[in-house]
Amino acid sequence: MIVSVKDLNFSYPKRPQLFDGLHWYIPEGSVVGLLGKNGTGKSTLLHLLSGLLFPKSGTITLASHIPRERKPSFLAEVFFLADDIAYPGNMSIGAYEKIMGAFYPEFDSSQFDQILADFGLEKKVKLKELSLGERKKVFLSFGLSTNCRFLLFDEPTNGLDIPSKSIFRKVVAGNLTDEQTLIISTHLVADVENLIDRVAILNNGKIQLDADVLELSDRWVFGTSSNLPDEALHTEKVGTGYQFIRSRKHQEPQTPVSLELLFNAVLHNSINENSILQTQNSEVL
Ligand SMILES: Nc1ncnc2c1ncn2[C@@H]1O[C@H](COP(=O)(O)OP(=O)(O)OP(=O)(O)O)[C@@H](O)[C@H]1O
Repeated sequence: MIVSVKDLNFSYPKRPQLFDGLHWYIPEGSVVGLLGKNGTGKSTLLHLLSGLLFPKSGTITLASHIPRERKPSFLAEVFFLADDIAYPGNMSIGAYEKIMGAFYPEFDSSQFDQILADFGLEKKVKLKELSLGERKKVFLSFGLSTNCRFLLFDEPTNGLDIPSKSIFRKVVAGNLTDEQTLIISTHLVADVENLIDRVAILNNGKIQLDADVLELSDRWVFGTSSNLPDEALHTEKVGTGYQFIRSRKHQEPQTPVSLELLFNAVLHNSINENSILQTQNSEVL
């Protein structure tokens, strides 16, 4: 696994335990959605992965790197898009690129131009003259253009309007290679639908569900029904009917994974890692 988090414990000084024996493993080339409610620690976990915070105990490795060591070889391979980036306001986008791009050996200036153009931005504008959402687009474009092996995006769609969110999905999908691993933390689950290939749900100090999205749609049906469905793992009343998750029968058509329904199911404990194992076992029997 390219990212490995073993038995991670962490708390802020004088605060209750935030992570309590957290395990998380990510295969190379994944685009992972890290989902969790406000305050569950998504942002903290990304800070730990990038070495900006240190575990109380446990180990974190990204390839052969130990983030807390912050070695230059690691810093050249990781880009962390924080939720609140400090930026030199008087600098133009172009000047920012010249200075910051030098830290990333694989930075591609023409790729940066292209992504900025996709977002409708021009390089000559000063960072302080941009709106919050526009600045977010600049740093997103910059992050993708670093071509770092590890990209950690904390709430990247915060501040983006609806059209920009679909451009975001398009530029992310179009600017990644199989060697790159992207982790996107968000509480806005719909924003990463059709973009991620793995989903990790953080709750109560642990990764409560970690799964491949294709595997989920292979095992479960995410549907709606006017009646309360039999044998559902999870149901939610919506309008005059129900949304549900249930096991997929042999040769039944696959349905797209509803991240929102999955997220609620995990939070309500209707679904957990064991549910996946049970579905797997019942197929074997
Ligand atoms: N510097 C800090 N000192 C003390 N406590 C902190 C600090 N930063 C975050 N916390 C606390 O740690 C918990 C997790 O915060 P974190 O920002 O990681 O959550 P999050 O899942 O990213 O939330 P959100 O979705 O609102 O961004 C919260 O209870 C928060 O109050």
